[in-house]
Amino acid sequence: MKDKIVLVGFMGSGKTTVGKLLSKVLKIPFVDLDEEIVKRTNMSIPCIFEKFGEERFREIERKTLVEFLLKPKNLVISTGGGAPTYKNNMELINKNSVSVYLKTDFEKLWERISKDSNRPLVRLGKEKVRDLLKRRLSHYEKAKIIIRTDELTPEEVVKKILPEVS
Ligand SMILES: Nc1ncnc2c1ncn2[C@@H]1O[C@H](COP(=O)(O)OP(=O)(O)O)[C@@H](O)[C@H]1O
Ligand SMILES: O=C(O)C1=C[C@@H](OP(=O)(O)O)[C@@H](O)[C@H](O)C1
Ligand SMILES: [Mg+2]
Repeated sequence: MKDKIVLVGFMGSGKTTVGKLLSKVLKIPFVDLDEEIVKRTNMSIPCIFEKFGEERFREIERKTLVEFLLKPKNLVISTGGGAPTYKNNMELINKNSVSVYLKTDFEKLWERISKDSNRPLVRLGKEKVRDLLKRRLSHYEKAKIIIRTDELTPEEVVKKILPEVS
């Protein structure tokens, strides 16, 4: 396994959950960009959005993403759902890793995220979040590997990814 693996996809698609499992199976370190940002700022994601706004969050997210993409070591990186859509982040991801898009049906995503207060964008409401996904699809679909995750457990998603990255 020569490259970093970067998981992309909408909120609730399983990037954090699957990323952790995948890193364990591959025995390489795991980085969750959101968790990294919370650690560095000592603030929750909703708090960053509230205090500094989404643009500032995207800049912090981009800086953290680039730092880990350029590290000279194998990593599994789980991005936040908006990372691939900001500036040329998706191009950088594809240049420096094997990108994997966890593609999931919106209704299933909404079921998973709608009650989770840790995602500020959920407050936009179901129809606006559905539109957000539609607007982002073209970015996610630039990933080198696309895995349909509907009806799969996180473990089954990992099993689908492994042959594609080995
Ligand atoms: N394949 C899956 N099947 C069922 N539930 C899942 C699956 N992947 C993730 N989940 C659940 O969905 C929620 C969001 O998962 P998470 O890994 O945080 O997604 P993301 O990081 O893409 O936002 C969590 O409660 C997680 O347990
Ligand atoms: O889709 C987005 O813009 C976001 C997704 C979140 O990460 P997850 O995709 O892990 O929920 C987090 O980065 C923030 O709430 C913004
Ligand atoms: Mg996540």
